[in-house]
Amino acid sequence: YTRGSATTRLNGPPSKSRIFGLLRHRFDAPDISADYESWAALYGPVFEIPGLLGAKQIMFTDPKALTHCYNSERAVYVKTNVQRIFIDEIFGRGVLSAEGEDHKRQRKALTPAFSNAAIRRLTAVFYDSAHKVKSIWDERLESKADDAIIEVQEWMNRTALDSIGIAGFSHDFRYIEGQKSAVTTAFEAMQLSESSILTKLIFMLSSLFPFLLRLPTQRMRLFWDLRSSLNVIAQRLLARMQSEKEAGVTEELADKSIIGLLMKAELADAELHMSQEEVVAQMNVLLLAGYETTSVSLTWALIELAKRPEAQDKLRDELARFNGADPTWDQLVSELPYLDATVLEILRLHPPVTETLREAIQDDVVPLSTPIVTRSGETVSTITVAKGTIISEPIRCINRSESFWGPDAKEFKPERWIGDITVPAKEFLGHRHLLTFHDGPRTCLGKSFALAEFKAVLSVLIRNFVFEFPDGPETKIDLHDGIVPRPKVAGQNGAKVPMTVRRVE
Ligand code: HEM
Repeated sequence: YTRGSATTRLNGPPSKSRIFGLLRHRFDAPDISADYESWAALYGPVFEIPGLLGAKQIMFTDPKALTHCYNSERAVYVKTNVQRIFIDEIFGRGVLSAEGEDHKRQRKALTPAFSNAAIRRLTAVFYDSAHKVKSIWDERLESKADDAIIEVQEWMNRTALDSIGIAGFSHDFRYIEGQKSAVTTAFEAMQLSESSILTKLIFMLSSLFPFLLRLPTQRMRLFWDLRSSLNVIAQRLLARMQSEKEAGVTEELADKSIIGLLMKAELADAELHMSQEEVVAQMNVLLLAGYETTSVSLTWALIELAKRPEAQDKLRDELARFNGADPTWDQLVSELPYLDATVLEILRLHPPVTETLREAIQDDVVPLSTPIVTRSGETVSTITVAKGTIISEPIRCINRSESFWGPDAKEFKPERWIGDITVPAKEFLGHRHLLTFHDGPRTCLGKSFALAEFKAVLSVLIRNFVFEFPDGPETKIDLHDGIVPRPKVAGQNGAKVPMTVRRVE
């Protein structure tokens, strides 16, 4: 935070504390995105929020302003110091925290490994994971009468971890089969522990005192454990690739995983060279960015579908066209409109990354779609953002905002995706007008990977099983703090979502 003397002073909610501003409220509110939405309605689509020690943060819900900010992420709006330290601490220095030329080079090296051709090949990995889960559930259902209570979030975790392990770096965690490892232990512990008051306080104060982020809190220790066990896997893979390279087995390097392709590209283009530390960091980034986001999205999909048997049936009818076969990647992409709509609707309502913060590294002028009235009463169509100002891109707020998506914005309605989007949200440029995958030069690299996995796994599960809540469709869902927020059935200890699962007759 800075005092932002040259930043245009905007209207916004009043401070609640001289020290924390509204920070505590932002941490403690049950759904801060809903507060952002009402503040935008009250103060205008661009407003200021009081932060630590009187500093102001600018909140953008204006389409033109957001497009401008996303597109200037390399030149002006970079991750904050706190974010960079935190990411480096848990992931290592990979593409997620690199900036400027470093980011450009790492991104260039990684991009071909996420091409359509690469994802088309990896789709088999996603189906494999889903079918393994199906067989295990089939067995469980056989030994029961005709249904069983299954905690689905755990299974989505297993599916997502095994998928990213194999597709990302040729490592089979065998989590679906129940194998434990240091990685799964660390992830599981994170799911049980709520973040403590201390953790929250550290986060709130960390913009002033970044060293706090290195304090050995319980949660930080979990992250470190995770990272050190990932390092072991990464080093093993690198050693294997190195020896294959020396033995001249280039075919092995060419196939399979994202990191495999990355290594191959590296061999062919010296300019893209990455240090071993960077390659290990990329693996950590893939695992953490690719695991939680997809497992949480899949869990939300099962939750929304368990609440709406008619949507579940519709999806099942659409999949029936394939006569029990798994749709190909091309079919997943373009021949299953209701599956596509369901996935988009989940990503709209439940974006795993709810908000991104950036810091301006130079003064900037931001254009607005809608003129706003400043604190001094002037009507303006651009605002000045001074160097050092923190801005927010509030993804969840915008995705659920009634002014952009209409009065039914908070409802799960896949139908809104059939045909063209005509609501004001069409002004946003991200993937299908959603900011869920970010936008601009730092847009999610794993988007096609995530969409293919999401659709492949969901199609196998819905084709074969019926999902219901034991206590009916009105079952209350709460949020649990993970690396990203996770759903849990109210009253459960930890991020658990037990469902009644039956085989499709
Ligand atoms: C539903 C699933 C996913 C969602 C919603 C999602 C969302 C995002 C978002 C919002 C960012 C920007 C974060 C920021 O800059 O602050 C991001 C970045 C990134 N994501 Fe994803 N992600 C998903 C899945 C994946 C998967 C499966 C992978 C890899 C296999 C992946 C790899 C990455 C990488 C490498 C970046 C960093 C890009 C950069 O900084 O240049 N993501 N993702």
